[in-house]
Amino acid sequence: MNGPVVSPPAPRGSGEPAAGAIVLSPTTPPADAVVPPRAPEAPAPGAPLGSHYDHCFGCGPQHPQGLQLSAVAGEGLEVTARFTVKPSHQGGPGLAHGGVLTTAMDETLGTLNWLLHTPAVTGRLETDFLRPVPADAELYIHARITGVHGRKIYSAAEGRIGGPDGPVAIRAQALFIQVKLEHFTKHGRPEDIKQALDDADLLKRSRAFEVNP
Ligand SMILES: CCCCCCCCCC(=O)SCCNC(=O)CCNC(=O)[C@H](O)C(C)(C)COP(=O)(O)OP(=O)(O)OC[C@H]1O[C@@H](n2cnc3c(N)ncnc32)[C@H](O)[C@@H]1OP(=O)(O)O
Repeated sequence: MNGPVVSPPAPRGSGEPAAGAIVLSPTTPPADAVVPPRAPEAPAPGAPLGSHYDHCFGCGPQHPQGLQLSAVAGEGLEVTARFTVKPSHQGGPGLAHGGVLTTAMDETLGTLNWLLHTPAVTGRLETDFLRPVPADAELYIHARITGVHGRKIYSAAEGRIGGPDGPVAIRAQALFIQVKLEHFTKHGRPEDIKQALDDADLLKRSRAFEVNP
């Protein structure tokens, strides 16, 4: 994972950290963050988490060019996920685009919030790209919550090529912020909000819109 960020020298009286001071990344949980228990409503370990929205670029089954990533609840506050790099996900020839890989990490980290049974959105996401990922390869992602502090949910993930024992290609740390239903209904395009709320799949609807922060 990322080490502490050492700040550059700052001018006196600027309010910035002193020269040489160690400044933790905003995605690193503070010392008084807690790792809470799974929510009672959380899917059981081994349960597929499904898609929170059919048209999601990360997990939606109706998004033909999307990642169609599938995640499974792990033990504790952990999930695993898989996605196969499609030809349409290329950046360099024959290689996954870094933004697509970052999306896979974002999506997987986002699914962790179901284990806390709370909606949350990405506030900050940091990624390290360690190894190129070829088209057609499967990326296997393991993600875990590292701490909760008020509305802030800290998490980290690692993506490996081919399976759980494959070489590490990408690492990420994130800060998610808990939000209420209004975050989506206020900011989202009305026709899409209506379509999601009209979804006959009650489980999907409850996961997407009826969880209580
Ligand atoms: C139904 C479930 C759906 C799940 C979808 C999952 C999809 C995958 C995940 C995503 O990609 S979500 C889409 C990408 N993210 C966004 O669109 C979020 C856009 N940003 C916002 O809407 C707001 O900035 C945000 C809700 C994140 C925060 O606004 P708020 O007004 O609610 O809170 P505020 O700004 O007061 O911040 C709360 C705390 O978080 C901190 N914070 C917020 N953003 C931060 C940031 N970027 N870096 C560091 N700290 C941050 C902030 O400093 C503060 O700390 P303190 O409590 O200590 O004062």
